Amino acid sequence: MKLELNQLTKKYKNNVAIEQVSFTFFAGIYGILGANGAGKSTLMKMMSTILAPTEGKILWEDKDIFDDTTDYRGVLGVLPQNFGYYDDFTVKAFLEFMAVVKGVKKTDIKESIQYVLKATNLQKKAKEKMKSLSGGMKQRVGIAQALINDPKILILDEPTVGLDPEERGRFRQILASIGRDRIVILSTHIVQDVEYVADKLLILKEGKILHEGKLEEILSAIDGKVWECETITIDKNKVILCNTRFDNGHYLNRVISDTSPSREAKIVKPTLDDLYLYYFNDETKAEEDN
Ligand SMILES: Nc1ncnc2c1ncn2[C@@H]1O[C@H](COP(=O)(O)OP(=O)(O)OP(=O)(O)O)[C@@H](O)[C@H]1O
Repeated sequence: MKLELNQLTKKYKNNVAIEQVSFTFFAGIYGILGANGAGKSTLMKMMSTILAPTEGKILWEDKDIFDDTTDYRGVLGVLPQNFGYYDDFTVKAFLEFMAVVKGVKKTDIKESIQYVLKATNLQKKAKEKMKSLSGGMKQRVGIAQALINDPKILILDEPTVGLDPEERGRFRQILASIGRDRIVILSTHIVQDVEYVADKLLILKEGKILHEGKLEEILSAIDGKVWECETITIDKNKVILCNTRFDNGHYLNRVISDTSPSREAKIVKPTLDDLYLYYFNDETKAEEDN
């Protein structure tokens, strides 16, 4: 099982959204992490054959996916960012409809629906209308429809947007249980969505993969740079303040800095939250200012 991005580039007029990206996916769960505008959706749309690359190729089992999109779409399941549901359909009717659209054999439809309802823990909701479901339930139906053809490649674009923490937790459990024998690619700007569930993480910034690897591997980029201290005595512009917490009667700052931020500062173990701030602090600040 191999999906390969080969020097992939996408330009919108003069705006380069994805630039010369090369990467190979094998079976497993991949988290693509990036701030808004990093190019996640553009990349997912190309891998879903919705957008053609400006340059470069996407190869599935060594064949260009755009040479035979019908064949490729047969192994693909997608949950796009703004997925449209039919409000008056019941969950089951909606899944039946999607099964037909995706060319699932008539004799297999019943079994496929049972399988995806079970995988997404929606058996009890099968007869309910889509319009009566919560956001989290709807996202589960979104995953269920993406799974209906038992895809080898599952692409989920920002699947947890709008979900509350409990629903996001449930989503991660579902992901962990369905992700073993296929390539699952999930994009998000929410660190917790992918921190522990993804086998590999890709950090995407301004259309390029800055970093990729297992959690521990990518965290090594800021090993020795994350500190906890009560005071910051060096130039504050040279540090990234991750957070401040009240601990044992004192305020404790967590900062990222190349050099020790004060004499009493202690080095602590980096987390993915720290790494995200390290790479995307400017974007996070800009969003806060707006
Ligand atoms: N149809 C389009 N026409 C022109 N520019 C576009 C178009 N779609 C995206 N872009 C630009 O391409 C860049 C990458 O956008 P993209 O939507 O892929 O990022 P993203 O990481 O998915 O962000 P978000 O989470 O906000 O969707 C951005 O600068 C965006 O403004």
